[in-house]
Amino acid sequence: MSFIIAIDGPAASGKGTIARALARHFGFHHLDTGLLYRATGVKGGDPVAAARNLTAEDLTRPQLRSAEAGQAASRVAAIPQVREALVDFQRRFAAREPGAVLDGRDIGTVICPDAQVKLYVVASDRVRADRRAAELGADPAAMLDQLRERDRRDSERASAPLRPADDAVVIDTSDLQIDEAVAAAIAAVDRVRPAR
Ligand SMILES: Nc1ncnc2c1ncn2[C@@H]1O[C@H](COP(=O)(O)OP(=O)(O)OP(=O)(O)O)[C@@H](O)[C@H]1O
Ligand SMILES: Nc1ccn([C@@H]2O[C@H](COP(=O)(O)O)[C@@H](O)[C@H]2O)c(=O)n1
Repeated sequence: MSFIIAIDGPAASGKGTIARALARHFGFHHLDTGLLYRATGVKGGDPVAAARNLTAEDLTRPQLRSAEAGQAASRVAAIPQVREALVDFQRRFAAREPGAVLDGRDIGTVICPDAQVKLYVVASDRVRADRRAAELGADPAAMLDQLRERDRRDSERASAPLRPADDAVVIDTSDLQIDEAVAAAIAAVDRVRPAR
């Protein structure tokens, strides 16, 4: 049976950084599920049809990492039929051997509620905005507004809102260097999957 690590949390909290490092450390597959929503938002037209017909090429477009793509993603992500269209792909990915790390907003609550490890990664609003602004070369104050707007939309939507699973381990990366945050995540996994 595949070993699943589910990682959720608000925008720019460090989920993806931790997810990639865990996948490397444990030799697991990694899926950044936000990319599916970003690609759906960027594709344009009917979002439900866009989600149903995503191609590998859609997932590699350079503009997917932009702040605009993030906003577009969070709008289409509130549509229940869009979310439904993306469930099977994510669950099939999660079943890949020997294990998979998926990061997003609803992995521990909806996509993989039986994941062996669930992490909920947070950081203060200001730290997240500063990190994302530095990454994109954007204005930190404008980024703070954008992240808050996106978090609000993600948390308040009726379908699969952003929230920690009851059994998630919370990691606050506000005052952690990347290697410290990754070490905390590895320790959380090692508690349920002793080193082989
Ligand atoms: N502990 C940390 N210390 C300093 N910078 C960090 C830390 N963790 C992540 N970063 C940086 O912060 C930015 C956001 O991190 P990351 O992309 O991992 O967040 P995310 O939660 O996956 O974001 P999104 O929800 O938008 O996909 C990146 O530039 C990353 O390099
Ligand atoms: N499991 C997920 C993943 C993402 N979303 C939505 O996509 C937006 C972009 O995600 P990033 O992780 O790339 O920032 C995000 O704001 C969510 O609206 C989602 O709903 N569920």
